[in-house]
Amino acid sequence: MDSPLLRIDGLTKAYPGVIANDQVSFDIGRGEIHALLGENGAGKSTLVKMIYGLVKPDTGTMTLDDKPFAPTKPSEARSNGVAMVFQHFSLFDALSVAENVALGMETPPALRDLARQIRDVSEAYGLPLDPSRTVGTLSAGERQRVEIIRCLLQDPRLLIMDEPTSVLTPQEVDILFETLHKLQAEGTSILYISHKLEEIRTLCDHATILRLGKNVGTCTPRETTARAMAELMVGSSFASPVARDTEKGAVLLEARALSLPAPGAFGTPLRDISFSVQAGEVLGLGGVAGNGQDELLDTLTGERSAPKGTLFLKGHDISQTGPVYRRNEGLLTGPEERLGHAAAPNMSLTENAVLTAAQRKGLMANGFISWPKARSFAEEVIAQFDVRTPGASTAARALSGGNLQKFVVGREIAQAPDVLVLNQPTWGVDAAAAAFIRQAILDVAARGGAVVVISQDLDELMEVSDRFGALNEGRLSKIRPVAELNIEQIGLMMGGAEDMEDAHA
Ligand SMILES: Nc1ncnc2c1ncn2[C@@H]1O[C@H](COP(=O)(O)OP(=O)(O)OP(=O)(O)O)[C@@H](O)[C@H]1O
Repeated sequence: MDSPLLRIDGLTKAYPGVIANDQVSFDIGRGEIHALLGENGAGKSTLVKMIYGLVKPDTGTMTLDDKPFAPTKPSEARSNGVAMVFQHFSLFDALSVAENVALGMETPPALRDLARQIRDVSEAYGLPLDPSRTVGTLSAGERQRVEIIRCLLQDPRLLIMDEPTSVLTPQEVDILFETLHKLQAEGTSILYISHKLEEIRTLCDHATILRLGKNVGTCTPRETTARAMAELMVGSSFASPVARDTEKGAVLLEARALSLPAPGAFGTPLRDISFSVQAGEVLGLGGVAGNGQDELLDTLTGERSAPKGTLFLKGHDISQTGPVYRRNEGLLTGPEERLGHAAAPNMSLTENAVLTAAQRKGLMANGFISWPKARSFAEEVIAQFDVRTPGASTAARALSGGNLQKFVVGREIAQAPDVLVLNQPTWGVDAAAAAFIRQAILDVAARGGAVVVISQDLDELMEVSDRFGALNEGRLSKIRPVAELNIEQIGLMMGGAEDMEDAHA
């Protein structure tokens, strides 16, 4: 039998208070698509960072192509044929595709030659992309293609992908999987991190499961159910969210013909958006990223003000009020970007709790912060939402992505909002934690709150929403009860073509 492409042997990496990887060993075969699974904080990112030369293991070894492999920086990993597509893209909006690709290369060729190479790779692997386009005008899926093509130009033997489908439409996912199969057929190995277990079942040959930093088992995804994989990750079974049949009450949040110009050269204008959400109700807003979701959220939080008479909270015009006023009145929000927007990376969880909960939870007295109260509120969120961290004094940036997400969503829900607006509430969150967050959303509604969930995860929206609308180029489709919708209609609504469907009806 062929020796594996990469052998990982006893890798260990400890951070203060936590062993992120504990004696992890496994092999990645040649031409194999290998999934790396694990709940939030299990140690997946730490492991791939060691393979990519971003983090140095405390102990353990790696062998690539039968030779010792211990990269001390990413360029060393790249020159050995290891490439990585990160969850967050590092692209410059104002530059073209080709210019962005050139920036990531050690010795870039002339721009014209590079453009030709990009075209060739993009055709060969079925990833349509025009090298002269300005990156700021690209969709999230197209931006990801820039990153993938950047990797493919290096002719990688191992391609690492960290949650690549969270920004893609179902159609874009199909295109990506075709590309990955093509690479596999050419002998490239792929290490694939994802929380989307059904996708893993379609795509991956083998899976390694990490729990609390240890390799706790392997499985063949095609022969294992998604639920069984989730339970392997968690080490126990977990409950699926259940909606209560909630009595609907007064309209708590309403948008009336809300229009706003795009906030910058690459933003999306909001065009004539109207919706209302009642007490006890969850409104789901779907759509491909970049169709006005962030702009709508910023307008609802009060970070941008809206024209008079377009936004109402419990019947009062809040169009021109700021974030603090809205929070005090019971409208709480959770933006998509957890580091930087929802949480300050270098501040502790206690300090981050104060950022949005100071007034509502009475954490201030006479203009001073009460630190004991702030700490106990942060600890309450940590306990209630099972945030895995050594404690409330840990800096936000030291948490794994999913655990920080649980903290920022939990921080808002624990303040008992009257109206809760969340953008991508379970982004990067493992199956068990996602079920927990969705249940918490349903509980807010059951308590008489009104909830708006903006998400690209259609399954999520179908699970939690009473009614559904889709954003397309800053326009909101007609809003419909979820119980009446099928996936085809949702696709049409997301594409902005629902009228066509009406015409056929
Ligand atoms: N720079 C760091 N400093 C301190 N602790 C860290 C650091 N990076 C990671 N950790 C800790 O190591 C553990 C493993 O984190 P890691 O990011 O590898 O998990 P993950 O499986 O990728 O999680 P997720 O699915 O949430 O992204 C976590 O407990 C995390 O808090």
